[in-house]
Amino acid sequence: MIYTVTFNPSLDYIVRVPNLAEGATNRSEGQALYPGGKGINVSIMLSNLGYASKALGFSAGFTGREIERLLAENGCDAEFIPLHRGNSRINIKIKSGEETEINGQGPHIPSEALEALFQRLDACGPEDILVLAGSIPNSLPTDIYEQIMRRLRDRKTRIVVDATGDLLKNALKYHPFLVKPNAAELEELCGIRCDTMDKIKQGAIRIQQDGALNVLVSLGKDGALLIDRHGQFHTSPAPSGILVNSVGSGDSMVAGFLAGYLKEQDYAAAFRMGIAAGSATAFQEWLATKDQVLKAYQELQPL
Ligand SMILES: Nc1ncnc2c1ncn2[C@@H]1O[C@H](COP(=O)(O)OP(=O)(O)O)[C@@H](O)[C@H]1O
Ligand SMILES: O=P(O)(O)OC[C@H]1O[C@](O)(COP(=O)(O)O)[C@@H](O)[C@@H]1O
Repeated sequence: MIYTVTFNPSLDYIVRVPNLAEGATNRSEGQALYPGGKGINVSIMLSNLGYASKALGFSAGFTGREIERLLAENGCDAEFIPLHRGNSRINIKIKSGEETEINGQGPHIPSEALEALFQRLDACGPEDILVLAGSIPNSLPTDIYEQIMRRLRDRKTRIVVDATGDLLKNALKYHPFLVKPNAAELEELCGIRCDTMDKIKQGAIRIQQDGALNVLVSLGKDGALLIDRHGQFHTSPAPSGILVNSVGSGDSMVAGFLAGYLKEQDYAAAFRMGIAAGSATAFQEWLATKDQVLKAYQELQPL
């Protein structure tokens, strides 16, 4: 089974404002509300690609109930631990020429709820994949992913970590199967200015030396780079298309990589499926369908 964990689920409120003016009353041209949060998006995308997963996480208040309702509506199997205070966050994504995001802080997770998650994860075994993705409420310590990995270290579960800063850095020594920083996150992680392909390669090598098995660096419209666990580099530009909404592209890439890997047991195939899924989502209002991903896959340059 693939499990995803989202400590900080969200309702993503996408609002289109043609000419955003700071300090003025702006009127939107259109808006939409989607369930969000990195693990949740990975689960929905996996389901779109035909792979079952269980989305684990925490849910609070009316926003939490709406996230769960939207997940059920999208055929996503979710098992959230209820929090009895506060509300799951609403993340605001303003589309106005550029994309501007305001991601909220999540509600406090008390120790009993955390323990309930830990016990749920104790079921993980060697056949399972666990995706730990996204930010955490600021009341939790930044070694929380590390704590989970330490607890599961003898179980041979393949663990994917998609996070930023210390949350990711602390997890590397437990040898995550996959990490997926974007260029800015890679810079923060390895302290190298990643403004050329050579420097991005150097940065990825450093993250691998720190413990990650596969390092997939997403580069937005410029595609991606992977150094796989055998030390082989893979690079590809993104397929061309019109950017509609890039929210969820990184998460789609993680889901695509896993789907490609599970299908072919091959990192080149996983990489290509990752890029196709990421870009297909960037070209849609929301997460791409399987047909849209396969179309993007066919448009990738031949190996
Ligand atoms: N404007 C774009 N055009 C084409 N593909 C894109 C675009 N933005 C994102 N993607 C695709 O989605 C992947 C992940 O996007 P990226 O923005 O790098 O991730 P994140 O959202 O995690 O920062 C990219 O590697 C690329 O394949
Ligand atoms: O947990 P974080 O880091 O605040 O990120 C949460 C946000 O990222 C997303 O998961 C999208 O992430 P990507 O664009 O990287 O795929 C949104 O759905 C959500 O609002």
